[in-house]
Amino acid sequence: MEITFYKYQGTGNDFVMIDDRSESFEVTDLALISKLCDRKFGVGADGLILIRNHQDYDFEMIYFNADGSQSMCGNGARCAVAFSAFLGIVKDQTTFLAIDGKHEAVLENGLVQLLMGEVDGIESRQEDFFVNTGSPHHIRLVEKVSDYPVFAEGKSVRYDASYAPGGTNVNFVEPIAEDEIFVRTYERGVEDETLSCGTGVTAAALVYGKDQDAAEIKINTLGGKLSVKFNSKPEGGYSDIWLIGPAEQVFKGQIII
Ligand SMILES: N[C@@H](CCC[C@H](N)C(=O)O)C(=O)O
Repeated sequence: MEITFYKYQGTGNDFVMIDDRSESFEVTDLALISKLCDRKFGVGADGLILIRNHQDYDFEMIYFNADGSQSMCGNGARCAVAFSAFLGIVKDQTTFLAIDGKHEAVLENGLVQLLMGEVDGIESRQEDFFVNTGSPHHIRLVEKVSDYPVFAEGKSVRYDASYAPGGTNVNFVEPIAEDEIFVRTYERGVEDETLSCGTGVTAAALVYGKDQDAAEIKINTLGGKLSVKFNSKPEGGYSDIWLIGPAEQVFKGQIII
């Protein structure tokens, strides 16, 4: 059996992308998903995304981490929007469904702007913070993030008993300017540092800009630049949270099973 796949990357967060409007991909085959994402034995990717039809939305994005677990993926969603435009399912704007609910997106000037779900608030955890942006994110502000032991510290926080059993993603954030940060992320489900994490940089931007009414934070990651815009709600929490950045198709191939 052969499955046509495409490979997409969004600031270096990379995904195997499959047009599964026929619903022929076996979503319970987690061994296949993790094999396809394996960088030695498969295509290699941080995650795998299926695009399916949905009666109430332009499409549904079904996202799997490299280990087969599921959560919301911000960069993956931006890539899924670009892929859906490539397939002719959408044009320059869309409303689609992901695991955390409805999202809107706009394609403009080569960038995908993704409306994230509203965030209720930011939890303080001693010196650090926790935010759920569709996926769970621990945020730690650090100096000199380029020298920070992201893998070792990230893994330790990811498996901290206080986050059991689901665990958390872990982001290390260096302030660069009043409206700019550098973010490095240890991702659960990949169990490694990735070059960029969309839900993670969104959480980091909320923590960094939390005291501003309306903010736009520029984000640097190892894989490129993103930006996050949001409004602080007077009653608490955050709305109109937009994650903005590039999403690129890098190749096409056939998976042979
Ligand atoms: N890379 C993603 C986040 C993917 C989900 C995460 N690993 C989790 O399991 O929570 C992004 O761009 O948001």
